[in-house]
Amino acid sequence: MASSFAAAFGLKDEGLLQTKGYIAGRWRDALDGATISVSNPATGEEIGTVPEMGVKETQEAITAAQDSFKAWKRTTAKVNRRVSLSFERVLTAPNLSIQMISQKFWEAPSANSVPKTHELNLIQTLENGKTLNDAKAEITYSSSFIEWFAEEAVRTYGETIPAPVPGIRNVTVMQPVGVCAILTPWNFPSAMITRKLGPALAAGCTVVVKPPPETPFSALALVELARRAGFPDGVINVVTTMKNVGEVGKELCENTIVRKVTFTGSTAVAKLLYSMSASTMKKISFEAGGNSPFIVFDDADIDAAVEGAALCKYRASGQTCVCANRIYVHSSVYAEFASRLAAKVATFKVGSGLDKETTHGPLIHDRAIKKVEEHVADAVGKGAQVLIGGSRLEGPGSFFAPTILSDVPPNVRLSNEETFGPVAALIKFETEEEVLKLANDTQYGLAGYFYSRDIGRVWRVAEALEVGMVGANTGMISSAVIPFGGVKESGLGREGAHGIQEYMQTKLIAFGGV
Ligand SMILES: NC(=O)c1ccc[n+]([C@@H]2O[C@H](COP(=O)([O-])OP(=O)(O)OC[C@H]3O[C@@H](n4cnc5c(N)ncnc54)[C@H](O)[C@@H]3O)[C@@H](O)[C@H]2O)c1
Ligand SMILES: O=CCCC(=O)O
Repeated sequence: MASSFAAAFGLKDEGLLQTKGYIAGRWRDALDGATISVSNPATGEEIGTVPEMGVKETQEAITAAQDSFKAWKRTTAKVNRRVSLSFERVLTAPNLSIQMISQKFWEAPSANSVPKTHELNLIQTLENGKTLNDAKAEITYSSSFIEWFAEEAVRTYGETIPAPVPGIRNVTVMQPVGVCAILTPWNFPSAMITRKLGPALAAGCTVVVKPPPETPFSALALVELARRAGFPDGVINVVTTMKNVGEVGKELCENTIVRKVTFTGSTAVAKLLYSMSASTMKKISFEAGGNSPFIVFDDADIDAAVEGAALCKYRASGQTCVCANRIYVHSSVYAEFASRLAAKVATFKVGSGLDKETTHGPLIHDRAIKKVEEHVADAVGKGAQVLIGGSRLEGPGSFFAPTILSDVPPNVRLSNEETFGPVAALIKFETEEEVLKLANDTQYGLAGYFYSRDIGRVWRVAEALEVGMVGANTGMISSAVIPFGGVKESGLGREGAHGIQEYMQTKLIAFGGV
């Protein structure tokens, strides 16, 4: 099945298109044979199926992770680093490049319409919809987490701590936390997994991954590459599920073998998993939703602010947790900023991610379109004007026109809820004090951005924004090396940078009688 499926999509390396879950080193169907249909958001057509697994398969995966933990936790940091670096190499290896075609991927490649790309990019574009360029950027981003944490594996140092009394020596050692449950969203099908998998494996943990039902193939391809890189059977397990997600999630949070739950996704699901994880006092890290403010002050470099807003707002068609959701512009530069942003947005080309002309792909599904429509209708009903776009694009697939709403009043739904779509809401302000109050008036606290050339203001505003990450004169903050995460209801813990600590426990060993 996997092989004919891969051939249908023009994948030379057929092993990368896996259509089963992965438990204890074996590709597995659901016990009852049930499947989940996965479709291409650009066409609405099914691209394949994966198993609809349940509690029993989840328990098997947890047991496999527990069994393999016994040996994996004792692997030396040096060997661990080597295996992780092999994983990074197979993720970026040039021999994985393929000839693929734009638009009609089922036809034979033709010489002049064939960009060279990586098979993982193609899988991601097919199931998520993002453009091949964005998919390529994501695979690079994805592998950067594996590389970063491979290097961290050899630096998980303990401490010696001077004792307050004679005869005692205090030493700490860092130990892997144990079996980790990894639950991730569809918007970055690969990078949101490796951001967790990298530190977990490097720390010596073993894992059960529960990928999103919308984009399971990227997750399964990652696992296949990890297997080839040399991770032993049972170290990485994958349970695919959709309808059974409630009971699978409960099992992952309540099973006593699992010692850590790490989740990226919406705040609503984060809260549910948080409460379920409390019963067994698990270590947790949650990267949840956002509603980022983006502020353009009167002293801003407007060219830079327009570029920053276009990138920050419309990256992945507005479907990132750190996308600007509310754009506050000082009244004195409002008209100029709005018209220049509109000119920039008018150059966007919306379409299939496989088309090399496309700059912005579809939204993930119709539910996503519906939410964006509701936010636009709510803002327009309260007095906002549609400067550009404003509606769904007719035809197959779930496309929404890149949109700018001007004169948006502060009391609209998108001020408090994550839109997760290509809608820039422009809100006028007069003073720094007023805009900070508006920017912080939300339960979210993931990222915040602003443009100003006044060094005093830059410090003041950066310190005053109630968020985990600030972009001061930049609309792009993400990389493997930053402490990624939010405050308030946007999350708990940090990924990237010092993120390996999230997968380790500090143990004190006090030596007496010295
Ligand atoms: N803070 C971050 O780093 C970050 C990064 C990417 C995405 N996100 C957020 O993710 C959201 C979009 O992704 P999504 O729609 O996939 O989010 P989601 O919360 O619906 O799903 C995330 C994951 O949780 C699973 N899930 C859903 N219900 C569950 C349940 N009852 N029990 C266990 N698991 C369950 C899903 O299948 C998926 O694997 C947005 O809110 C976005 O801001 C946050
Ligand atoms: O969607 C959220 C993650 C995006 C990022 O890591 O930049």
